[in-house]
Amino acid sequence: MEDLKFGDITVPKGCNVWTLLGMVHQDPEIWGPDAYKFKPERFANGVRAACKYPYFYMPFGVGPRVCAGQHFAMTEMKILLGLIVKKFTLSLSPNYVHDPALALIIEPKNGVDILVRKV
Ligand code: HEM
Repeated sequence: MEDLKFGDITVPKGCNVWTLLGMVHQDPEIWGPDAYKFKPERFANGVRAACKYPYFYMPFGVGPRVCAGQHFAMTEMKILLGLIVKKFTLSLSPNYVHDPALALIIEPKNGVDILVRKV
């Protein structure tokens, strides 16, 4: 809405500023040297234990336009995952190639083949 000085950076009026969340979520400075690894267990003790600055973790955005469905989405995923692991064991197919690609969100470029076995 108006010219802005942010440190050494001048942001002219009318300019859109975007945060590259994909970069923030994989910054070794914040997540440690294994930042690029798919390691869900890093969240075992919560976001605070997983990274240096918890407010840098924003999978659902932040502020007044934060995702309206975030609690619904998390609850739905937990219920669904619970129902699935009750009946099946899941393991990663040897065909899987780790190649995260940044689209709107970070997505597996070649998909994820999962081996599903009945418990
Ligand atoms: C894992 C699932 C989801 C992820 C990662 C996600 C992520 C996001 C992100 C990053 C934003 C933008 C926030 C911003 O601008 O700062 C957003 C916005 C939004 N999301 Fe989600 N979302 C998910 C599921 C859902 C679901 C299930 C719903 C509805 C049932 C939903 C409804 C919305 C709405 C309405 C907005 C726009 C909020 C606004 O602009 O005021 N989302 N979401």
